[in-house]
Amino acid sequence: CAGWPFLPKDQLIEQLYREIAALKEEVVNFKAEHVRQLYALVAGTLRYSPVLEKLLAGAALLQAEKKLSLHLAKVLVYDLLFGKGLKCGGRWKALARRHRARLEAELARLKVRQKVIRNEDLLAPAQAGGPGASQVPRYVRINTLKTCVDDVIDFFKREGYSYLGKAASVEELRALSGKKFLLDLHLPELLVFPPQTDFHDNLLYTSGHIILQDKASCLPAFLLSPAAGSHVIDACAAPGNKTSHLAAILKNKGQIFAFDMDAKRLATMNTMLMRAGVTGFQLAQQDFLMVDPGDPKYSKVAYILLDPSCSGSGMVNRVPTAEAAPSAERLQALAGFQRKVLSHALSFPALQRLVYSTCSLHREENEDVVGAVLQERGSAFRLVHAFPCWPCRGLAAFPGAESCLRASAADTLTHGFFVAVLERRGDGAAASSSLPAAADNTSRHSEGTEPGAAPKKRKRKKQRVKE
Ligand SMILES: C[S@@+](CC[C@H](N)C(=O)[O-])C[C@H]1O[C@@H](n2cnc3c(N)ncnc32)[C@H](O)[C@@H]1O
Repeated sequence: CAGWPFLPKDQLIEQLYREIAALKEEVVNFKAEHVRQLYALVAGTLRYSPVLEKLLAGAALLQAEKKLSLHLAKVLVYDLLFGKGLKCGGRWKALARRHRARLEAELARLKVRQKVIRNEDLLAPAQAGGPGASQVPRYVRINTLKTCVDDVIDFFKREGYSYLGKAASVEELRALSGKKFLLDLHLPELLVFPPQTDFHDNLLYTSGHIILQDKASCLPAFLLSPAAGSHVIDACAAPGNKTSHLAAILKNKGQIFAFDMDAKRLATMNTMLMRAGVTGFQLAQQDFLMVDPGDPKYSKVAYILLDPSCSGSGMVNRVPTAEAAPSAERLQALAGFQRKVLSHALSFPALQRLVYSTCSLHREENEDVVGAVLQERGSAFRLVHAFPCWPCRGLAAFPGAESCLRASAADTLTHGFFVAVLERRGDGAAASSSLPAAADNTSRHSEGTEPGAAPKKRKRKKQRVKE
């Protein structure tokens, strides 16, 4: 389309509608400006689809413009009334402009009928992105490989934002509005801005000084907390936000082995890691299940971050599709894979600590996976009661499952997320004293639990992880 060079031909739009569900938040991390614009345009059109259908019917647009397809009409009207105000050009812009007054009048009538003032209020909760979606703040992780917290705070102050200091409660984050920002109350290198703040064109983002990453997705690397110099596996790594977080915690000292099956996502990841200044990593396009734990290359791997494919049902800004409610068969297949990959990860001989995470809300992919694998592994590993101050805990799927962490838009103002921290039992267990302050905070209050066993108090050992 003239003026919309990124918009494919009309017949592809329908296919895009179907495929958009696969585009998660990382899509916005792609360098290509057009991919971001396309995502925003199609995702916005989908959100407003039921409203757009009413407007099109009310204005009789398709009857007046016989050559206009329903899908393209929705995109045009979305951009005209709810988007950026028709960035396209050529005949489509002329067409939309011809009908502008009628469409605006229809929109006003619809608002009166539904007794609402804001466009957003025309959306049913599911189209608004699920409960709480519009409340999730913009989280900004400071990439300590390139900069520091104070410098980034100063930068945003110079950009006209007011810094309100460290938040004391989730309520404070919820109340954030306008050009104000806070330091997060749980995570030390995380800034919090009001929802919908967009920094994708900000210099700090394009230069890799900040990473736009949801707070819940910062938990896995933070809780794994590998000591500088360690060998770490990121088993399902692309597009790499957690890998770059791990590298920052390692201060680029040590070795990260990162695996993913998807070549395109790995290519994006490579670009992102370079931009973030990550060194000391090896990326492999490989099925992690085929990685040999007995390979001497991995003999020093003491930490594994496992963030496998999941239903994604916790993603609050994802486009509502059937995938938001996966079928029982799909859940079973996902859970089967997750159990297999977790069990495989626990078979690395020098492994001391593992973090398992998903962005799923389903117990089948979360507590049930962890419970089943712990049971299968006998007493070799225990579940750590990580981050005791975290307000939202695991569902009571087995005794001690509350040691896991959960996150949600309603409770933690984040995407829906699940995290479990597992540690090897016995003398070889990861010594808390070898962990940086962040994880030390976690394990100081930790108690081991396993399915079927009562939580036990753990003695802190003054033992270093052998590396
Ligand atoms: C939830 S995403 C990981 C997100 C990533 N940890 C991050 O924070 O950017 C899951 C990834 O697992 C990859 N994957 C799925 N099965 C895999 C397997 N058997 N081995 C390695 N990677 C796999 C997918 O390609 C996908 O990129």
